Amino acid sequence: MPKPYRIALIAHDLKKDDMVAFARAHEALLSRCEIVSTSTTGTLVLEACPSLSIERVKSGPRGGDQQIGAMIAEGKVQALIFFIDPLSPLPHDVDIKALTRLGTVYDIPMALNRATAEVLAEKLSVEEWADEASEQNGK
Ligand SMILES: O=C(CO)COP(=O)(O)O
Repeated sequence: MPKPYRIALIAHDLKKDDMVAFARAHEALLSRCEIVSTSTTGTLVLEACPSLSIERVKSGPRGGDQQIGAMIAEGKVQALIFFIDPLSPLPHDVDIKALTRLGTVYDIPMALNRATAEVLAEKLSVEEWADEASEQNGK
């Protein structure tokens, strides 16, 4: 895992419990990354995982998705974990589409549900383990 590795964590309201559970399960890994979050998601994750340091931008409907999209375009976010609610109409649907579009344009790992986020976390853990091993071997 290249350092600093900055991950964006975002969840819609009906998926926030899932995001909190994901963050709790991977707190050790996430604490070694820089985290950026939309406002409400970041606040809930921080309450559950006080060891994390989380930069919080605006709430999604107030421009937070666009702020994180801009970070992706500037190369400041290396992975997006965004638990989307596919069953509710949301007022900022265009912002959500713009954000996931930029994740595709800039070809960053982008997990839009818990199952994919678990695969990504596993991959990052293995990469980090490999980094540590090569550091210990002086490589
Ligand atoms: O709406 C969001 C993403 O589209 C998330 O915003 P909050 O984390 O502030 O709820």
